[in-house]
Amino acid sequence: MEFYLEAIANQKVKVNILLNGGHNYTIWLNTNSAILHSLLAVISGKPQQQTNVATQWFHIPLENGQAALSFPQSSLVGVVTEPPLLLQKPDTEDLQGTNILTSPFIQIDDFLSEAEKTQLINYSLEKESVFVDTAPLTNTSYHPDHRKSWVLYQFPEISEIFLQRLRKAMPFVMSKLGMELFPISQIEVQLTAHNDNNYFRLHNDNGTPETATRELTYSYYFYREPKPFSGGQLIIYDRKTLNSTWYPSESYHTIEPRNNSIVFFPSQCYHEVLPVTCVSKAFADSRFTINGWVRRF
Ligand SMILES: O=C(O)CCC(=O)C(=O)O
Ligand SMILES: [Fe+2]
Repeated sequence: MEFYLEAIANQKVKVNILLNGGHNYTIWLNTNSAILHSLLAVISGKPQQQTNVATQWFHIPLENGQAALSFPQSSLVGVVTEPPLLLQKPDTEDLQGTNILTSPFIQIDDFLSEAEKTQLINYSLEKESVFVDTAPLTNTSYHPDHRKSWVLYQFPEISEIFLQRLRKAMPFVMSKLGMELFPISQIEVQLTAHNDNNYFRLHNDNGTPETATRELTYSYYFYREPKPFSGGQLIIYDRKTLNSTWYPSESYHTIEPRNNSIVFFPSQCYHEVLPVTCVSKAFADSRFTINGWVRRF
């Protein structure tokens, strides 16, 4: 049977290598990395070289080749990957649609008035010095480049009015998304800025115990005209299930961050923000959002 790795093309994957004796090591590998394929091949019982497995060794370069993790194939007990990867090609039946779920989303144009949008831009520019780097929250030493952007968590002058608008839109949005209305415990809100070469790699918004009650993600886009940046599209991947677990599918939807528009989608859907190109590099020319999550009880 042919070995098959199901994943988003050329995506970085967090790989926890479990070895005999309870040892484990976490490394980051690309989905197209030969080492990742060999690890998974060994785990799935299909070593790529048909030689004596016990005498084969892994030598995995670490820290740009300054160090290496070496162990015999025979001591490899398991591999935990994030996002999940499928080891074997599902049955053809599985691929033929029944378990692929199109991710619903809705983008509403002209969400605020022109005057309100301008007020938001002016407000964001005044607050430039209190925006903080998102990296310490989301990036780890193993994955230093998961996210690059700037965020403001407190902006009470704006957020209350914005949340009122959001609550008003909820019944319409939920029905368009085909989601059941649910009792709302909290709506999180933040103001972000993506400048030159800023991005947010593949993730979903409710995959940890702290975020598990997030049901709905929203992102409102605003910026100066003429549009001072390119890129920064939001990519929402369709979903598929295998053994009751959600995986990102290969198919996806591209959302242009249109000025004064807002997008909503279920928080469990995998998504990413493509890199922004902002030639001036001026904060004022950023791709701004008010975005956040609606939580159930
Ligand atoms: O900026 C966007 O379009 C989406 C941001 C996002 O995915 C997040 O903050 O979790
Ligand atoms: Fe997100």
